[in-house]
Amino acid sequence: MQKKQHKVQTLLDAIPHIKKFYGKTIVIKYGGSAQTSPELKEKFAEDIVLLSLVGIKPIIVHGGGARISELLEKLEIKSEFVDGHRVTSEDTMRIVEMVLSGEINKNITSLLNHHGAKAIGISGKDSAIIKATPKENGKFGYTGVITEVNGTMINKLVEEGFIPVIAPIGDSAEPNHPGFNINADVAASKVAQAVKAQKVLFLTDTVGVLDKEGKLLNSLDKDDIENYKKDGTIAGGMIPKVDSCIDAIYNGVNKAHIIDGRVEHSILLELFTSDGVGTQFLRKDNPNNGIDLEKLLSEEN
Ligand SMILES: Nc1ncnc2c1ncn2[C@@H]1O[C@H](COP(=O)(O)OP(=O)(O)O)[C@@H](O)[C@H]1O
Ligand SMILES: CC(=O)N[C@@H](CCC(=O)OP(=O)(O)O)C(=O)O
Repeated sequence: MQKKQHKVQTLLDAIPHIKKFYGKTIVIKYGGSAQTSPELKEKFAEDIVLLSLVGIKPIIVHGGGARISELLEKLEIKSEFVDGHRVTSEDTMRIVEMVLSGEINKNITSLLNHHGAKAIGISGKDSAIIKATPKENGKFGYTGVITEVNGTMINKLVEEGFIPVIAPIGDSAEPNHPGFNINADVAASKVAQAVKAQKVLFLTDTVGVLDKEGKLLNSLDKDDIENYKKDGTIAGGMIPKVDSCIDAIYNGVNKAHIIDGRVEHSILLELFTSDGVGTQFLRKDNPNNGIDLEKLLSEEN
């Protein structure tokens, strides 16, 4: 009986938060390192379907770096990263596309559909929704930088009731080009900006951004992360993630969060509880003078 009452209370507590996000678009970056067990994937799908059912519009941008590296190792192709971004040779690009657009994109799409969603799997090449050019004049091979995201097209899918599941492959303006490998964190941030999302959530394999002592950093802005990058506190795969969070909040997205994808229902915990989870990225200067409007509104409700 007590357990049931607790469940009802949890639902009641979530209502103001659900109201706050009703009709809003949330971009969720589903990192490769959060796609570990079948059970976690099921919980992820349940959360996404629940968001749709309560009138929130989710868009998924997925990674799969670990799976790419695993396959490259089997093929005896070396993986090389610079500041968390993969250097992509022509052979690597073939594997990247096979893994991201083929295997992972279709697995996530099918999983969501089996849970009752209307998910549609696409890559940045489809309808050229993500246009890209070579990163630093080709220094990184087929690793790309995004020049444009067709947010109108993605929003059309959303308005039709679809959940877009997007693989971070960039389209080239050149014919017969293999396309570009885009870091999924960067793709998620640019997609969030283009569709004018309310929030972007990055699901990964840590509780959030940690300091040198391993303590969770609850809230970060631009200056903080520059210092942490300089002294090596933030390194490897966390670099594109924090850069993407900052890029998002300085380009129209209200908030960005890095949350633990290894914890069941972490998306719901972040969106539907007052304290949230993980590390939040919020502009301290403006627009809200460091006031967390979302938190304030939910407390008022
Ligand atoms: N300051 C930090 N706090 C937390 N994780 C960090 C930090 N610096 C580097 N990392 C590393 O970044 C990893 C997450 O990035 P990555 O492996 O690319 O994940 P994803 O596949 O979700 O994009 C963590 O597992 C951790 O090893
Ligand atoms: C250029 C670049 O770094 N591309 C990434 C794309 C996949 C990715 O970002 O996956 P995660 O989010 O799981 O790390 C890569 O090749 O690994």
